[in-house]
Amino acid sequence: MAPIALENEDHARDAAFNSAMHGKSAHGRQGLMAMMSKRDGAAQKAAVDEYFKHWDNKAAKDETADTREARRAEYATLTRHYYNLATDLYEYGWGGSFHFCRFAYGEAFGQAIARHEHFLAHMMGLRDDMEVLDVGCGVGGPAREICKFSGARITGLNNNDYQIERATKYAAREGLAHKLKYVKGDFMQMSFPPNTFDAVYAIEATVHAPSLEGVYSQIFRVLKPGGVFGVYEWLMTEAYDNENPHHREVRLGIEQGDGISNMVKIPEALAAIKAAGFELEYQEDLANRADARPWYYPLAGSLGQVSSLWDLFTVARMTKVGRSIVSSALEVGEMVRVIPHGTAKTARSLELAADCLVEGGKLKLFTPMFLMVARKPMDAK
Ligand SMILES: CC(C)=CCC[C@@H](C)[C@H]1CC[C@H]2C3=C(CC[C@]12C)[C@@]1(C)CC[C@H](O)C[C@@H]1CC3
Repeated sequence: MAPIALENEDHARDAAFNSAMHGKSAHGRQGLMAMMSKRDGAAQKAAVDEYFKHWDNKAAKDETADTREARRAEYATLTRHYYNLATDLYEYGWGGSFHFCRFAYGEAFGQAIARHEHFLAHMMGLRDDMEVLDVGCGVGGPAREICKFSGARITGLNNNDYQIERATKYAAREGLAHKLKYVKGDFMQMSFPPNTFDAVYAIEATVHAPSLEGVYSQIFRVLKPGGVFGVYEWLMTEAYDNENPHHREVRLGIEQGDGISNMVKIPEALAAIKAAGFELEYQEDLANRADARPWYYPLAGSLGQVSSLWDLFTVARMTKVGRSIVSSALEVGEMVRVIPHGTAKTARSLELAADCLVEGGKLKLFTPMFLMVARKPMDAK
């Protein structure tokens, strides 16, 4: 794969855009209520145009190396605008932890999400005397949970101002502001000095990087010698065949609907972590465990598999019918001008993502939970 030029960071520009697009909505209600409180149609349109220019009229069958390179070249802008558009929908439909998880028999949705976070902390051996970095922290659900579980102090790194504002608000609300802080930045060019953290984790976030070796190398640099890195990576499996048109549609649908410039296969991630200098201590595709319910069951519309009445309401939003109702309601909202133009297009794109994620999961072409635990050698600089 061609080496990638990093995008120029401009935090002042991003802050101004954030304030135009989101106003003060980060400090108010979340989800659909937050969407309705946004009024700057021009900023919303700019985000929609910037994001969808990479995907509109670019079918999987016509994909070329150049279209993928164009997305990689603008990885930071693409990801930032994806989350400018999708964060409210995520919070409405999924909650505050933007990742998948395994589901044990009878386990509630929220409990399963938290267990997935605890499992990573456990596999990494996180403790309360550790300084930890969360790469691509979203609105901070995992950082809050891992902080409560392990006692560690956590810094969340994120290139989206809106998510940072929300994460900061939630940390304060839960009395965790002294343990959690959030820093704006591109994970391909981190501003932290070398050897800063005892541990680094990334939960379904580094897939947004244009190069896994690039982001893993940054993580290696900011880890102290002997420090541990744990990651749940989104990857295509070895069963994925790029020459198979259906496989390609599934991969492209996941990339488009999830803000990903270039998703790679498992062997590439393993090679990247080693090339970055890490000693790989553990690797497992957790999607291959024999679970009572698969990781994609909420998106597959399997309401018969929910474990409580409460989860019935939670999971109903994620099903095909629930998703379509929301997209249609947003279309009406746009027509009567209570919601900024382009919101429904984002929701439809998320519907595509959901369908492709389920198909990728069923065919075992894709995993959102390839676990790697790796260490920076003691003698590394
Ligand atoms: C993008 C990455 C790397 C991780 C995010 C994983 C998941 C949290 C999201 C992937 C697809 C998303 C969808 C929704 C919520 C968040 C995801 C599951 C919705 C259920 C949100 C509400 C919409 O109406 C439908 C969405 C479908 C996809």
